[in-house]
Amino acid sequence: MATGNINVSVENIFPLIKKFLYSDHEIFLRELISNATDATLKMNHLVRIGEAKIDIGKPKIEIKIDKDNQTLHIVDEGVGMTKEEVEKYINEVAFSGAEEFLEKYKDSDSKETGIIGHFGLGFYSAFMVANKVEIKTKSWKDEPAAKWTCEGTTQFTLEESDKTDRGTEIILHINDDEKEFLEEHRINELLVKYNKFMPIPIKFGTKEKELPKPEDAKEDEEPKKVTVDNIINNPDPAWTKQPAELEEDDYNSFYRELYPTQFEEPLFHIHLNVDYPFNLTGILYFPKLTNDLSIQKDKIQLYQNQVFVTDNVEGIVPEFLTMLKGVIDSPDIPLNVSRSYLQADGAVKKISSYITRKVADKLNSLFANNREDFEKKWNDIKVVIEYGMLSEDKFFEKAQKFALYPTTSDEYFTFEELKNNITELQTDKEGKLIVLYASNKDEQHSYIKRAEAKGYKVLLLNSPIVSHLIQKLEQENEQKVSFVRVDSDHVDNLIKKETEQVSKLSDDEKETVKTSFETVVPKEKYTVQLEALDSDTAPVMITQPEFMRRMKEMQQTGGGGMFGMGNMPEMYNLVVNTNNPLISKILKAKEDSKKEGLIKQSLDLALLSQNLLKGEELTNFVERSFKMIK
Ligand SMILES: Nc1ncnc2c1ncn2[C@@H]1O[C@H](COP(=O)(O)OP(=O)(O)OP(=O)(O)O)[C@@H](O)[C@H]1O
Repeated sequence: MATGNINVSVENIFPLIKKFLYSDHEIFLRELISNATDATLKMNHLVRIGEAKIDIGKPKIEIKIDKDNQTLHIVDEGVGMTKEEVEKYINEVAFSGAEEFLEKYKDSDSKETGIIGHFGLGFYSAFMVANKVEIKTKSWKDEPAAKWTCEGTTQFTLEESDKTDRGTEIILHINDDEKEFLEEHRINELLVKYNKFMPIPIKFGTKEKELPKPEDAKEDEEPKKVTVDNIINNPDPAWTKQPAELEEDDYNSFYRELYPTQFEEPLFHIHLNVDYPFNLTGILYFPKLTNDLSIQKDKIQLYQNQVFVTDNVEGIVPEFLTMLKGVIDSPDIPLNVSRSYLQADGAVKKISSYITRKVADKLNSLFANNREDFEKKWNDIKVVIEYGMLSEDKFFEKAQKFALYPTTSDEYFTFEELKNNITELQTDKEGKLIVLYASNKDEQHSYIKRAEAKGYKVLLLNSPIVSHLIQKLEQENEQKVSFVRVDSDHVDNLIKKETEQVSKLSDDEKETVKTSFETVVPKEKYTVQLEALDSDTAPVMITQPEFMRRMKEMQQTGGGGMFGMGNMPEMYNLVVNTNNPLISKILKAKEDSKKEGLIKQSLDLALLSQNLLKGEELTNFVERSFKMIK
């Protein structure tokens, strides 16, 4: 048996890099521009610390397409490389010059340089789109320029070059089947996607710029035009600045820069800025949200040192905040790992809880500083907050201070305020606090009115996840609080008090009424329930028990509830008020047909008051009613 070391050499991994390093071929440009940026930042750094005593001016990076020669050029004015450096940094794949640079200058603030490369493989992504790559490079040091050429094999040539100006030019001879990368619009699209906020100006062609008209210019005089560099990026995006340097307007215009097709202003922003124990900057915006949660996700852009990485921040930003917009920039997020690993990563966990905390703090200060304004915005932001309260316990705790519970008459309470306000009237005989709520002001109108007439407060809770939130609030309050929807029972039964109304009907009579109703109304849909209510209260009402309805809703919005509930048929209670004179009339009606007519009519009226009478039943009701008044 033979043993030995498997030799992972350039030869073995080169074809792999070419094929599989990045599934997305387009990222080659991002990688090469990142290298050019690093080289320029290194140059700036060497000048800043006095190691290079040269005038570098304002270095930029240029991208050029040469259609005739089928080449794409990436030109920088960075540190460049000597022949030895090309040998070392380019030929030794997976040896990262960036890493070495950071190591060498670690005592001189090199973290501040914002260098991007880590893995020493980025350059080779060029071979995903090019069959031949040339590097022409001249180091800032006084040494001859070098030219490296490679045709995608392990063979390369390295010679002296006639390049005279400092920096590096990468020339890609684009493959026949990657010709799209010779199209101006395609390159422009990539530059906007990945490089829009990179720290060194990137030139892509030129553009015409109108000069301001001179004071004495005639009305119809055409403004003079000059040709200027077309710089595709904003090297100083708002998130790289200190909050103190920025006005509200700056945040709003940066929002428009991020989402040029979005016309609505954001509601407010949160500036993230932390450098210990991890590095993270960014600006998050609360957009106006609608109830359709799915379409609003994935709007946060993730950057690393101003290079766009992805707009899928799953695992990095807590789920409930993926509905926000904005940018996050952190060099500390390991992106070369799977998403599930990412979620288990310590640094990422810290980042995620930092973001949660910052969002909670901001909401709290908005609430504390201008409650009126916060109340106005509540409808637009509640989904995020309620979703956060459900999914993150820490956020739930913090949200106690600013989560609002609006009533149907537009009062806004915190939960604590609500409890204090309703304790007196809405405590039931068992000492439980009953919080009444409605989900739709129009559909539940009559129930809301009846509850309000008793002095009860009715909350208006209409976000899609409200049934889950209610469940959570009940749990957190150790079942001393119960949420009951106004239409889940007759108003006298919503909050059960000691006093019970006496029924005008005897037990036998009640039994007769019950049987009469049960023979007329479909059993599978209604449970007949006799109640002794006020005589001027409606004779017949339709209610849907809180428990059944909530379980069904929870099932529909995912999670919670009992298995299968969502598919159960609708079940209602048919509350018959034995004290209403109409019920006595039904009881005393001699003919069965008359009895049946009265029962049907009152059932339909009850259904109608809740907008539940539809189709054939509605047609029959209208016909029957016309007959009655003929
Ligand atoms: N435009 C350039 N100017 C100067 N040096 C460069 C340039 N491009 C590449 N290099 C050198 O080659 C090295 C290897 O580049 P490569 O892109 O493969 O890796 P990296 O940038 O270190 O890491 P990453 O894989 O994360 O991009 C760089 O670290 C740098 O030293």
